[in-house]
Amino acid sequence: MSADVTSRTEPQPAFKGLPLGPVLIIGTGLVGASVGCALTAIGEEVHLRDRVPSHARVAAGRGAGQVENISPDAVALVVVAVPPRALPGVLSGALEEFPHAVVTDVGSVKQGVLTALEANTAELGRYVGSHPMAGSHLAGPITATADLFQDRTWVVTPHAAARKDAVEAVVALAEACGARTVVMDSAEHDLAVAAVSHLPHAVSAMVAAGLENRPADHLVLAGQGVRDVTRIAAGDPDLWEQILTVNASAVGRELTALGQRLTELGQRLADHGDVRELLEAGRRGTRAIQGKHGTAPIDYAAVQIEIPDAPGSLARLFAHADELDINVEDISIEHDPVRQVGWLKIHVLPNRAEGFAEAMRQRGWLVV
Ligand SMILES: NC(=O)c1ccc[n+]([C@@H]2O[C@H](COP(=O)([O-])OP(=O)(O)OC[C@H]3O[C@@H](n4cnc5c(N)ncnc54)[C@H](O)[C@@H]3O)[C@@H](O)[C@H]2O)c1
Ligand SMILES: O=C(O)C(=O)C[C@]1(C(=O)O)C=C[C@@H](O)C=C1
Repeated sequence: MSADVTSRTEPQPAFKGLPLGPVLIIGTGLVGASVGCALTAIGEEVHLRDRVPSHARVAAGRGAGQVENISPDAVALVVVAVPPRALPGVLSGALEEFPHAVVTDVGSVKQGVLTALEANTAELGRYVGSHPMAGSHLAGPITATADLFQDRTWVVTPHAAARKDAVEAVVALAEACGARTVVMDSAEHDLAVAAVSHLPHAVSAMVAAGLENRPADHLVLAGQGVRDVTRIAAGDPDLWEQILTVNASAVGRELTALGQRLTELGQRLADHGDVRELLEAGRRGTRAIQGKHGTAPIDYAAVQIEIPDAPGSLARLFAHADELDINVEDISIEHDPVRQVGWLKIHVLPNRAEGFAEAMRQRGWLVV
């Protein structure tokens, strides 16, 4: 790690350094097009390029920028958002084609890309890797949104030869997209995401794989628990095959450790041993995760409200929450399998929950 690479987790000041661009985004799927939408929304000039031209056109249609070419000399920042195995080639091509640009990528694994570039690229000072910790199980430009990175963590991974202004430009990019930056070296980043992103995906996929051949009368009992655990398993297997393979050794270590915990649980169940101790450790793990905006974890209180499956219900409910000056910290929704209603869980500060529930009842909502 170079001397000035430090972990920054405190809130960052609002981005003030417009314009960042002209910006060129290469790879206009979910992440690339979302970056384009976020930057275009604040007035940046954004150009879009994709191996599949229709993806760039769809991204442009969603407000991510323009497909018209730009002179290579004019490009100030290139954001590469292609799948992990394509990154080294596209990045070294971009460093060559755009001689004055800072070049970054948003790939989910960082060290292998840097190692490949170090071997093949003479001028690495203008490259600084990064990784927004926000995404979805959906793919492609049609799923892009301007607020994907709002209040989320965006890791910036400088290396020893990175130019200071290049690091600053990538931090500015993340902040312009509404994210909170954490600066970390690539190898450490890969260890961290193996635990907090890649292992969860692998586990989610393997739990979901076990559902495939279950009888339908078992699956009809599926409630929010199994949906929460398996949501990310719906992610694109082509993308995740690359992410897991490129970070295979760190993910492998996490899988081994998880396997030991699962074996221990199975053993204790068989021996009528202390299972609660392992579940307590699990609960402590959920509380170890930082809260929104990188703050200490808060145990929000959930107020559960029935909403009719009808147009305008959600908008009406949020309008009432707004009238009551309730800050909605998080929401989740569960659909009633039988009736045409949903159950919306609104997470609020614990000291506001009771008053909020009562005031919503008075406005005619069914609150549990
Ligand atoms: N999906 C997520 O949740 C998420 C979150 C953070 C970072 N990432 C990373 O962002 C990158 C993009 O992921 P995504 O989810 O946007 O995928 P995506 O499939 O939605 O988009 C990828 C785009 O790259 C294009 N592409 C592929 N190879 C190309 C090439 N050689 N040149 C130009 N374009 C090319 C594809 O046509 C596609 O439009 C990946 O490296 C991924 O690891 C993904
Ligand atoms: O929200 C999701 O669906 C995600 O899986 C996003 C997620 C993550 O693990 O947090 C997935 C992979 C990316 O590299 C970054 C973000």
